[in-house]
This record gives sequence, C-alpha cells and structure tokens, in this order.
Amino acid sequence: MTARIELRGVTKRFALRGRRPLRTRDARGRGPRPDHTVTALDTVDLTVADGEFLVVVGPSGCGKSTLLDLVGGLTTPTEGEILLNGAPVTGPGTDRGIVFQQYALLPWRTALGNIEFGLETTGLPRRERAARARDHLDLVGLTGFGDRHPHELSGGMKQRVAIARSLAAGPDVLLMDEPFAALDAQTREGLQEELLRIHRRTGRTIVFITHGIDEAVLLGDRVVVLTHRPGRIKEIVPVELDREGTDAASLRSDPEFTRLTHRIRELLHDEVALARAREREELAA
Ligand SMILES: Nc1ncnc2c1ncn2[C@@H]1O[C@H](COP(=O)(O)OP(=O)(O)OP(=O)(O)O)[C@@H](O)[C@H]1O
Repeated sequence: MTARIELRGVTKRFALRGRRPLRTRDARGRGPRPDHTVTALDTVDLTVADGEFLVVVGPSGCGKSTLLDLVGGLTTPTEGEILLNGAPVTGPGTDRGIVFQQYALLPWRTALGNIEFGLETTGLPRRERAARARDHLDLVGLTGFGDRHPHELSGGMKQRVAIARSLAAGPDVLLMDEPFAALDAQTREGLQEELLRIHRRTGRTIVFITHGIDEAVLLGDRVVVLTHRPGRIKEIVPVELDREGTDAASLRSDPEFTRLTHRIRELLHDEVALARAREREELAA
C-alpha cells in the first residue's frame, strides 16, 4: 500500500479566547478543573492509501472538520505530524483540493469561469486553462452549462462546479467536508453516484466527511468512526462491496450494506450519547 496521507500522533488543541473555560477531567478521570483549551483531536494515527476513498464519521463536534483542515494545511497540529506523499504538510497547496458544504463559488463568474479560477495561480497558458476547465465541466456532467452564473444553477449543479474547480487544479487528494449535506435527497443520491464515477475515472485519493451512515458505506473503501470529543479513532470499518457495474439502489439492498450500516450505527450510538452528555455538562458548568 502506498501511503498518500499519514497522520502520526496528531493532537489539536484550540485556545478558548474570550470564552468561559471548560471544566474537564484528565485521562484518569480526575477533576473537573477549569480548562482554557479545547482538545478537538487526540493522538490520531491514520494512513490513507493512494487512490483510497476514506470516509470519516463521528458525533457532532468530535473534530472531523479539524482533521480535514489539518490535512488541508489550513491549521497546524499542536502535537504530531501530517505527511503528504512522505513530506510534512506546512500549509495549503494545489496538491490538495477542498470542497465544503457551501459551494463558495464566485457569483460574478460563470461555471467555466469558476472552474478556471482554480487554475489561475498555476501559471498555465490561458488556452490550456480554458481547455482544462471545459474537460472538468464535462467530467462532472455539466456540458452545456459553462456559461451559466451560480444563481442560474441548482444546488447540485453548484456543488458539481465546486468539485470540478477542485479537481481541475490536478490535486493528489480531494478533501470533502459534508459536500452534499445541503442538498435534497434525490440530488444527493445523483451526486453520490457521480462522485463514485469520478473516483473510478480519476483514481484520486478522497477524504470525505459525512453525518450520513448510508452515504459513508455507499462511498467509502473504509469508514473511520471517531469518538466524541476529543476525537480519537474508535474503529476503522473496511467496506468490501463490489461496486463495479452496480448502481446505488442495488448496493443499498445488498445484505452486506445493511450489516455495515448497522455496525457503524452501533459504534456511533454511544459516542453520540456521550457527546450530548458532555455538551450538557459544559453548559451547566
Ligand atoms: N478555531 C477554533 N477555536 C476554538 N475551538 C474550535 C475551533 N475550531 C473547532 N473548535 C472546536 O473543536 C471541536 C471540534 O470541532 P470540529 O468542527 O472539528 O467538529 P466536527 O466533528 O466537524 O463537528 P460537526 O459534525 O458539528 O461539523 C469543537 O468543540 C469545536 O467547538
């Protein structure tokens, strides 16, 4: 297995500036004591293989977005290190594309213009940029919509443009933070299939965050289940479904699909309850 991304003992703590300290217990349960930091992630070790589709699930506030931001170089670990292609991550780079829940498209630019935007810092000649943007518009199934502005596109189309923009810059890794969460169920299902197709065609490494257990099993080669905060790896569930030539509806009716969703739901159940209890404790403190 060639490692594309490696997290080694990654801990991330945030300072609670201008906020009441949390009252936390130490690892032995001693306390609670006032704590002026919040530990989002605690000693996370994780390797993502080249070309892998890795999905991360966990209760709200357990550090999923933090994990993605760290790999994206938008923030730095408090302890530990993150390697991309064997080299430490020191900041953002065109080798990683990020897609958020909100499309973050430029409203004054067309779909093609938005895709090209990601290429403007690459030094590619203009004509090549235009050709590459068009290829990626086709890749996400938006041929013919290149001249539309974001307000003329549906939510699903906007997210396709955002995915195309991220892919056009030729990243090794696509980081996706709940990219389909704001979409209606039908659009989401369409985009899930589209993303699987794109993954097959491009062989890119994808790290994908979701709250959807179905979505996790449908898309992931492995599903990482995080504990409640501070996020630690609770379990990594391998998904061995034969997706080749199978549509999402057939996959969903596969008994193995049901077994896997059940397993992940079980793993999450206690963590969600513990996360809620912690929220209540912190509010009351
Ligand atoms: N910049 C920051 N400053 C202080 N605390 C932060 C900061 N960013 C995140 N946190 C805290 O770190 C913890 C993890 O946040 P994060 O957004 O990574 O969780 P998440 O699992 O993505 O949550 P959700 O599922 O609700 O999106 C939370 O308690 C959050 O309040």
